[in-house]
Amino acid sequence: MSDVAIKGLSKAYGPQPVLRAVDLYVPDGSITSVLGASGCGKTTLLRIVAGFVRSDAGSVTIGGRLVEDPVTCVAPQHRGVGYVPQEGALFPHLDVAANILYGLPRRARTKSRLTEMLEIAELSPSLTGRYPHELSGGQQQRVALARALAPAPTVVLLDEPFSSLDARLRVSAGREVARVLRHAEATALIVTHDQGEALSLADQVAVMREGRFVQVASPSDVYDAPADPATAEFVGGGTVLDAEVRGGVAKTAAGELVVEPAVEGHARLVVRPEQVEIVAAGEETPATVSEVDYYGAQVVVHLELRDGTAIMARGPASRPPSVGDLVGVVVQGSVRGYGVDA
Ligand SMILES: Nc1ncnc2c1ncn2[C@@H]1O[C@H](COP(=O)(O)OP(=O)(O)OP(=O)(O)O)[C@@H](O)[C@H]1O
Repeated sequence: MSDVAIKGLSKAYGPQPVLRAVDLYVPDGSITSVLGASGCGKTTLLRIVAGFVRSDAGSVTIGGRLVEDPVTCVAPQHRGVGYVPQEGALFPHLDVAANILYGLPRRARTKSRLTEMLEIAELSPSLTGRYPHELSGGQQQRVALARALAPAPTVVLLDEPFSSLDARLRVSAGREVARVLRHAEATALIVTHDQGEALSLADQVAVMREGRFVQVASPSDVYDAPADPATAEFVGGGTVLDAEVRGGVAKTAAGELVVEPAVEGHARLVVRPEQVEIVAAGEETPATVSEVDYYGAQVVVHLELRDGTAIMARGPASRPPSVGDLVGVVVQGSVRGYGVDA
C-alpha cells in the first residue's frame, strides 16, 4: 500500500469553486475520513484522486508517484486505486463471485483469489452464487469492498459507503469495513457526512467546509479541540454562546463558565450537550424544557433559559423531563472559547 499526498488541489465547475487549494496527507496504511455537509466538495475530491475528474490546479501523488497535476493525468486504471462508489453499486446481473473478480484480468480470476477475498471481507463461501438482491445491505457493502480490494490496489477510496443502510446496520457495516481495510493494511479515504462514522472509523478526520479543510486531526482532537465553533457544532453538536471573557471566566445566561483555552474579551463559547446537567428547579440556572428527543438509552433535551437562549443537554434516558417542565441547568467542566475580533 502507499501514502496519498494532495497539494493545493482546486476545482471549479463553471464559475462555482468546489475545491479551494486543498492539502491533505494520508499516511501509508491509515484511514482518513473526509467529513463535511452535503455539497461541500467531498465526492469531487475523491473522484479527482481516483482519476475520474480533472483538477484545475494542484497535484495528487500516490506512493510517491505523481498521478494528477495540470499537465499529468494517469488513467484511473493505472493509479492503483480501488473505488467503492455510493451504495456499493454491485452489478445486479452478476453473482457474488463474478462481482468480486470483475476488475481482475481474466487469467487472475482464480478460485484461490476469490477465497482470499472472501476471507479478507469475512464473507461466507456459501454466498458466492448469490446475486446482490439476495444479500443484506452489510453483505453487499463487503462484496463491494472485496471487489475494490481484489486487484490489490495501493489505495482504497470509499464514497459514502453506508448511506443506504439503516442506522443499526451502518454501525456494524462500518466496523466490519474498517476491520477489512486494516486487515488488508489499506490506505483509505472514506467520504462521509456522518460525524459518528467519521470519528469511529478513521485514524485521521479531515473536516471540509465549502471546498476547504477547516481541520485535519485525530478523531479525539477534532472532538475535543474543534478548529472553530462551526466545526464544534458539526462534530458532536452543542450550543454556541456569545460572551465576554474576563480572567478566563465568562458570565453567560447559563451561569459563570470557565473558558479554556483562556481567551479574553468577546468570545464564542461551545457548550457540549453532555456537559449540561439538568437538576431540580430552584437550583442553579432556571430553564424550561422545550423539546425532548428520545434515543433509547439517551435523551437530548432542548432547554430555554430565562433570556431566551436555547441550550441542549444530552444524558441517560432514565427519568427524562417533559416538555414545559421548569428545571435548573448546571454546565459541568470548562467550555471551549474562541476569541472574536472586535
Ligand atoms: N459535474 C458537475 N457539474 C457541475 N457541478 C457539479 C458537478 N459535480 C458536482 N457539482 C457541484 O459541486 C459541488 C460539490 O459537489 P460534491 O458532489 O463534490 O459534494 P459532496 O460534498 O460530495 O456532496 P454529497 O455529500 O451531497 O455527495 C455541489 O455544489 C455540486 O452541485
